[in-house]
Amino acid sequence: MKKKVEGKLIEKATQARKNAYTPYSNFKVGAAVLTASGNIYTGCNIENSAYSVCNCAERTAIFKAISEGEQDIKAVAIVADQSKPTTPCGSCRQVMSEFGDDIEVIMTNLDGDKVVKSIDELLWGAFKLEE
Ligand SMILES: O=c1ccn([C@H]2C[C@H](O)[C@@H](CO)O2)c(=O)[nH]1
Ligand SMILES: [Zn+2]
Repeated sequence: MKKKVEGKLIEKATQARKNAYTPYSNFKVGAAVLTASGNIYTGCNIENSAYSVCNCAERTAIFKAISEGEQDIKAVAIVADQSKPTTPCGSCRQVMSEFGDDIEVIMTNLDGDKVVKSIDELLWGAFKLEE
């Protein structure tokens, strides 16, 4: 990943974080997805008084890309305000693994700390139906 593109993704995720709807946890997350065509889709977490239907920032961004017809994801950036870079939950890892073979997951915090891992490292051996 080129540093310039990575920086842009982190910047977009940081912007999207401001739209997070989090009256229950008060924990805001932003995400940005880079697709094979070079487009960027952003997302924030969206909570609900029925907690189980809360949606993570990562899945908001991925579902926006899919619904616009882009199914080949190259990278996902995540931003939140934690002492260490924020990592995606298990559900988001599973959803990521559906839409890219070699997705780069860029985990960051507002202090600029950063860890980059492939989705295969984060969800080794993700279940796939044999073709
Ligand atoms: O990677 C993460 C981790 C958590 N959350 C959201 C879900 C919930 O709204 C809040 C607290 O878990 O943060 C995300 O959006 N992404
Ligand atoms: Zn998640």
